[in-house]
Parts: sequence; structure tokens; C-alpha cells
Amino acid sequence: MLNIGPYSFSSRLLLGTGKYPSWEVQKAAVEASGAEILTFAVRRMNIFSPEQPNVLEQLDVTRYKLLPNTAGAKTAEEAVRIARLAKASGLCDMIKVEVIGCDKTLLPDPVETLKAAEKLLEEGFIVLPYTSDDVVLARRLEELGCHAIMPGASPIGSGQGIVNPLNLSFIIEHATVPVIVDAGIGSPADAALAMELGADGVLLNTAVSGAADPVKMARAMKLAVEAGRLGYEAGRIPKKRYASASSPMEGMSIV
Ligand SMILES: CC(=O)[C@@H](O)[C@H](O)COP(=O)(O)O
Repeated sequence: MLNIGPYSFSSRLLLGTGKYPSWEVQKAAVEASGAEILTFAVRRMNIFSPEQPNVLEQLDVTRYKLLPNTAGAKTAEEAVRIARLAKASGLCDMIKVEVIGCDKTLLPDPVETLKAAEKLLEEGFIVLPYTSDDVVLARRLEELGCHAIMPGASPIGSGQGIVNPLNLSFIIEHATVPVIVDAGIGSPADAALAMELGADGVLLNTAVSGAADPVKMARAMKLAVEAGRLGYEAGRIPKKRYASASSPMEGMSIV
């Protein structure tokens, strides 16, 4: 089970809801992914114009735990305002804090992320910050009381996969709250690797919504996350420099 704050989930795949070719495909992909947590940008919800379409329109939202995110925020103040808006609209008690520090890379601003997380924790939110893959920053966020840490695999929407598995493994090794690898996942192999490294979950969007067949890819990601987790729990063999026979002959009487 993936435990975040007071909540438990059987699926370790968290899915974004943006950039699907149609509402129908989004709905089918969410279904195929088996995800129980869906994230969406509060600024795309048309909170003040209910007659406009919104990103969760076709989904039976009672079946999912909603994880609004503060995408679009560039300061802690903006992120806090967006989170409060989401809470006041009855959308959530969990929030994915996303404070972007660079328009080109969409990498998070560590200082503003820390400030926003601190404030939102004070206000009683269940806080999941999107961070860079920095082990010290992850520790600081955890010390503040964040309920999970979400280090990026690589820039959002880049599909580059895990560019620094060593950093991720340090974060995972030291964390006592769930580590959810978020952003940059390109293929099922990337998702499986994140889980094999010991991540507690994977959050992705573009790899599914931008795939040639998003529904098939959603299922592939589901299976990859499950396979990666199983592999992690099973314990992989250590890597060796040289060969060792798969069918050793020692102790055999017939050669
Ligand atoms: C939807 C969401 O929260 C994204 O900002 C997230 O970081 C996923 O990134 P990818 O689209 O790279 O999977």
C-alpha cells in the first residue's frame, strides 16, 4: 500500500489529467492506468466559470483522490493562494506544491517551494512538494513535515526519463515519508526503474497523454509500476564485473 498522510492507496501510479487528445481518451486512459490519485492544475478548473469545460469533466471524481497542483505559481505566495482556492472550492485537503523557478526547464524554485510548503503545512494541508532531485532539499522538506516528497526524474514533459538515478536513490534511502518520482518519465522502462530504485510511487502525465495510444500506454505504465515494485521487493542480484555460470558444475559426479 502507498500511505500518504491518513490515506492508503493500492495503486502506486499517480496520473496527470492534462494534454489528452479528447475527454473520452482521457477517461479511458485513467481507467486503464488503475490510478487512484489524479492531479490537475487548479488554474485550469474554471472555478469561477462553471459553464466552461474543466479538466475533470468526464471523470467520476468520487472514485479518485484528487490532488490539485499549483502549476503556474512562480512564488510561494502564488502557490499558497492557489492552494487555498482549491480547498475553498471543496476540491481537496491534499495539495501538490509546484513553484516553477525557470520558464525554459520548468524546474522548481527550491526556496519558494520550501516557503510555500511551510505555510500550507501550518494551514493543515497534506503537502506533496514537487522538488528537484536534491537530497538536502528533500530532507529539508521532510523535516518541515511534508507528507511525501516528489523529486523530478527530468524536466516536466521532456520524456527524458531518470537523468540522475544516483540522486534519486540517495533521496529514497534517506526519506521516511513516501518518495514519488514526478515528471520527465518517458516510457514504461523509466517508471519501472524508478520503482526498482525503491520509489514509493510514480507521477506522470505526458508519457501517457502524448503517446500514440494513450490508453495502451496507461496500461503499460500500470504494469511497469507494478513490475518495478515487485522487482524491488524481490531484491535484485548484485552486478558483477565477470561472468558466473548459471549451471555450476561443482559437486556434480557426471561431467
Ligand atoms: C501533471 C503534473 O503534475 C505535471 O506537472 C507532472 O510533473 C508530470 O510531468 P510529466 O508530464 O513530465 O509526466
